[in-house]
Amino acid sequence: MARAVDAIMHKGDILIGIDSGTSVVKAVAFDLSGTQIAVASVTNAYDTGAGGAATQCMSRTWKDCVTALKQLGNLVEGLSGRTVAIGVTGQGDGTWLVGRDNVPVGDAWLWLDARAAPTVSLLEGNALNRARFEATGTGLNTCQQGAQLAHMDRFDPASLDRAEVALHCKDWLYLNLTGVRATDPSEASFTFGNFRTRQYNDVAIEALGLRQRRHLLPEIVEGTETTHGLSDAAAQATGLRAGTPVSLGYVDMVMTALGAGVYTGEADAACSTIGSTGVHMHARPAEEVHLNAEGTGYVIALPVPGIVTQVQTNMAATLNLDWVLNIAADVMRGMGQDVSHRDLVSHIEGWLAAGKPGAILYHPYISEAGERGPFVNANARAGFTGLSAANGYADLVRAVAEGLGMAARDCYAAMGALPSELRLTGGAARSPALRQILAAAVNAPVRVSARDEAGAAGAAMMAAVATGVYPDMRSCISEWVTPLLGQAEAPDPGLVRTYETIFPVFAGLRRDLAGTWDLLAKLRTESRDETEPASSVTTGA
Ligand SMILES: Nc1ncnc2c1ncn2[C@@H]1O[C@H](COP(=O)(O)OP(=O)(O)O)[C@@H](O)[C@H]1O
Ligand SMILES: O=P(O)(O)OC[C@H](O)[C@H](O)CO
Repeated sequence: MARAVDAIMHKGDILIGIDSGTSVVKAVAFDLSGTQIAVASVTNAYDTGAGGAATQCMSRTWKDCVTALKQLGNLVEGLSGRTVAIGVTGQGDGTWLVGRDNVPVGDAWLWLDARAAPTVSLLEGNALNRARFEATGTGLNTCQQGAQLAHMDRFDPASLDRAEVALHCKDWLYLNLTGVRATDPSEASFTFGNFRTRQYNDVAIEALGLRQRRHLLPEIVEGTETTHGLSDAAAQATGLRAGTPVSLGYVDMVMTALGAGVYTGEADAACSTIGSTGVHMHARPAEEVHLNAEGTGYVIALPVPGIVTQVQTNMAATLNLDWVLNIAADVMRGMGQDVSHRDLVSHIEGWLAAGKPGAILYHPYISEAGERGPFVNANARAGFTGLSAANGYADLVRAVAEGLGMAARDCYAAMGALPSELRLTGGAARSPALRQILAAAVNAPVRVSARDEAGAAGAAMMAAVATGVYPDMRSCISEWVTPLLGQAEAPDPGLVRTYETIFPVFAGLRRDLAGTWDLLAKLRTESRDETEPASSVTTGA
């Protein structure tokens, strides 16, 4: 009843959340109380190339977003007239350079791009680096725009000279939707600013050697307070109403966590997203953040005054599972039997049940950009330890899943006490056996939100607060998030003991392996064929 009145007051009954992931762009319609009505999704693609390049065509990403919104229009009767507001989020980090007349300078560098590795090493030696970390709360890595801009400044200054503004993925979509060049407080502060003030910080910019490029950093817009209207051109392209308020969401990592329950009031509940990447986070007041001596992790603001998330993030989570599944698919394909990814995923539960717990160690650093949490090493690589002829394929799948559990524990251990409850989201949360592994690895009960599209929901929640559907984020959370949290699933005490025993071995071994990874990286560089062909990756739904 209350929401029916709201629908009249707000001249509509739908909020749209856009979530532009690395591989899929989604547009999701919600009613004003947060019930999901429809989802449209479009598969995006990115290219990989020499030296660890990972790039995405900016105009294609905008085109995919338009397609997703148009598809949503086909799914929801009268969408244009019913939409109260739109919120937009997207993959974080990376560098989306825009030049004159809002034309892209080239393809965007993604967070997966590893080319800035030598510049990260150089910047780590900068005398101001610790001060930069204490302001941003965020360790340097190759994913970040700060490191990538500094690398371009050294090796491709012409591209920066052509740029008028350096955006992130969601900012680029916001520009196309509204005509406004802006970024949000989360990416601005963890890359170039101070997480306490949510503003740019001179020392952080100086530590990155980017003082002379400061003009590239856009205005910071708080999307729960300020919206801009959908432009005529964007209205024409998407079929939505010109002037519809658009809210610039925070980076997808916190939008997903917000929608999945990272901040519902309980002090030491945490939230992990186990999707392509693994993101592990606690929400806490800014003054309670614990900055580690190694200078790793992220501090990412939440769209709640004074509250931030302390984050450690694995470069790859389910990408490891996909890798081990693809090995099986390749063998089968080679023998003339095609098998789909979906078929293989449906067998994961059986393999996890058949594999022996804690028998083999797996370090899940399968990304070509290495690892970033809780340690940063672009040379880190995955590996099994403890194999024997007695092990079969199910043991390998089990070991990979347990590796994700060990990596999650490694991340939480670096942020202080382990959480008392873990909220899970992302593809892996669909597996009961994987949930049990994660629960036992961090020795905490897990809860899964019934929210399907948590990232899009987080962005729509910001739009809801900005347009007065809710007076503040806390009241929006109490209706959109808390009621959707599922039952707590307690960890199995036997499995907890097994993982308590193997975690120190896992953590010790990844420390011991650092020298070996560096040596292997050196050998790879020496033997790399500089004419390495670029390849195109299309993933997702
Ligand atoms: N039922 C399942 N059991 C285990 N893993 C799953 C299951 N469903 C999906 N996954 C894993 O999650 C991945 C997709 O995760 P998702 O969160 O949808 O991806 P993204 O992070 O790209 O948005 C799949 O490729 C697979 O590895
Ligand atoms: O593309 P997804 O997995 O939705 O998001 C990626 C993150 O934003 C990235 O890991 C930030 O570095």
